[in-house]
Amino acid sequence: MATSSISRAAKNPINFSARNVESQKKQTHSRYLSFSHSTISLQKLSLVKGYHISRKLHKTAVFNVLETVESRSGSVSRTRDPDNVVNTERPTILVSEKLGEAGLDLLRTFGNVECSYNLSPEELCAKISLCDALIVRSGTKVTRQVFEAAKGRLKVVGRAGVGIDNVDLQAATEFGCLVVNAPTANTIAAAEHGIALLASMARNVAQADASMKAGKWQRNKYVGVSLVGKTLAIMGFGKVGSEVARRAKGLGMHVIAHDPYAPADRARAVGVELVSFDQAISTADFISLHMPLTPTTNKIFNDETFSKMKKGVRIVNVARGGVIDEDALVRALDNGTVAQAALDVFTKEPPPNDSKLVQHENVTVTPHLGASTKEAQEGVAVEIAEAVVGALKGELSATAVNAPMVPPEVLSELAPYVTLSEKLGRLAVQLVAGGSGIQSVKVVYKSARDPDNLDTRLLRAMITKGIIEPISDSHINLVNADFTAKQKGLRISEERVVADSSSDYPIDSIQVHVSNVESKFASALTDNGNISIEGRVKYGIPHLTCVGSFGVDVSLDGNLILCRQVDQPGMIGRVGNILGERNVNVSFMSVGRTVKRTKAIMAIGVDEEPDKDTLKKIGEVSAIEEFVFLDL
Ligand SMILES: NC(=O)c1ccc[n+]([C@@H]2O[C@H](COP(=O)([O-])OP(=O)(O)OC[C@H]3O[C@@H](n4cnc5c(N)ncnc54)[C@H](O)[C@@H]3O)[C@@H](O)[C@H]2O)c1
Ligand SMILES: O=C(O)[C@H](O)COP(=O)(O)O
Repeated sequence: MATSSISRAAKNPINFSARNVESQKKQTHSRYLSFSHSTISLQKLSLVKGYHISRKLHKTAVFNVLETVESRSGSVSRTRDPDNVVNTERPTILVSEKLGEAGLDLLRTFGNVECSYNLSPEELCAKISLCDALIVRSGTKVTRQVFEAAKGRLKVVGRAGVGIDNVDLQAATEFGCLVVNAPTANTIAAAEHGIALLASMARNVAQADASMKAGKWQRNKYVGVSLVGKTLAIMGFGKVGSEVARRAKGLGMHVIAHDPYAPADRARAVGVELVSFDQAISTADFISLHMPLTPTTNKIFNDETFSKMKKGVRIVNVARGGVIDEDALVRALDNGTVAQAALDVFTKEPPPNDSKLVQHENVTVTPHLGASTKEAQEGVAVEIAEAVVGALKGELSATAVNAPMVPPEVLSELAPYVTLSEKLGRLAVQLVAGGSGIQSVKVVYKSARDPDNLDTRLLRAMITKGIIEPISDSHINLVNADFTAKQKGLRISEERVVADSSSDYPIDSIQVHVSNVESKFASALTDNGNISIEGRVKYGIPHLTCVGSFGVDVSLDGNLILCRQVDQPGMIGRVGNILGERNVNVSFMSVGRTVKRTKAIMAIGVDEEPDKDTLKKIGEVSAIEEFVFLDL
């Protein structure tokens, strides 16, 4: 009665055996993947512009967030010819804007670095399919077209700076491309530039300088205003905003701030009062902008908000041009609502030559120089180079913009559960008849931890990966897991169950329940009709501990045969003999049963994949009622 499992296994649309052979034939370790610690299970060959590119999915202890790309050829070539960027084992990193030498040096130790500045959008799209990483500043627009043109090869976009409004994050996420930035190294430079603009605006430094160079001596015309005792409103009390606040207090200013997300204690520590938007703009003598450009902040300073400001207010913007409606600012300058503005950033950069704003005599301008100090540029270059190299190695980035940031200590603690999660996902999908049609999956984490201290996003992503990858050509990583699941109509819900134990381990067990599907191994179904499996980490190794209602205990490694049989003596020997006669090495066996001498489940780990004939022989053992072969 066990034949159905064999025929189902043979009909299984997931060709595991072919994949394994491929994997064994081509197994090589990438030179730049220092975190790989287990073997590669999936490889694909694709032809990119005449080069065969072997793409490997690495199972890393940490996280296989990125696919790596390696060419068949071992030769390393470095060239500036756009059509000949890649034929090398090392990743190719395209740097499209000027980056500090220290960062470039770091990148060069790891990959082939192509510096091509001032690329047109078309030139960027033409190059990008040959690149594994792209590093930009604010001048390169990384649009959806760029991700499309990358044809899946681009793994990471590094923004050498803070603002990521020039990168289409939604498109990056959809294409599974990680975006990282360098959020800290230019903070002080931007804050200093803000203070420089504030002071030079108040004392007409730029205008007076231009006037003198034009041969004039206009002491009366350029009488300024003092800063001391004036109220400065910081709009956006983040890294730059708080540094500007500190410095402005040093100049004797009264500093208030508006930031809907800033913690009050941070403001208190700097001696700054957090106030509402309206209160900030209506009471300030000076307003300094430090918020990001988002759909919410786009043109947040407009005719209406200017009209609420104190007459004669002075505005500094070193954040993003787009937060100001520039036409409205010209009107406010013309009617005296705004006495002066000092701007480092513009809606369109560079702004048109005839820009009324730039030409306005009460406006001081600089060409987006906030981050442009030698120190900041070297710092940013190193910060972004480290982030990009880390991402290409498969490490999770601390500065990921479109993926959850998982602190290293959490990551190392969760590493075995990451592997367990992927294996449970792979197992669950193989237990489904036909291997597809899964719509609803519930994951239950049993843990003694306070739910707030258990970040399961990584685990959910890996379960998603385990479920989706065997049945599609999607490559899942932490960036695109949720998006891809949604796109495929797969709903993954999570539940936390409190474990009684006060174990040191973060998680006691992980259960995966797949509802509303048929199983090719009926014993995997529980009474409520769900396919249910459970796994645990034991001594750092992932184990399968439950299938349906049957308890088992097998390490999740290699291949697995699950048999349901009448519980009687000699079964292990009989199946073991069949496998032994055909030179299939058994790595472990475990029997689980619900009631003595009725039904039992036998889980057999095998190093090699048994051929069809061997599986048929197992099916012919009279006491075996059903069985299934699973590739872990
Ligand atoms: N001119 C330059 O060269 C230069 C250099 C560095 C940073 N910047 C820009 O400065 C801005 C701030 O950079 P950062 O490093 O301080 O970033 P940050 O993320 O540390 O700070 C931004 C702050 O803005 C707040 N914010 C978000 N929405 C807001 C809103 N609607 N109203 C008020 N506050 C809001 C956030 O809560 C956050 O605290 C960014 O736009 C960045 O791109 C420009
Ligand atoms: O957001 C930033 O980091 C600054 O605007 C700096 O941009 P830049 O790298 O183009 O100078």
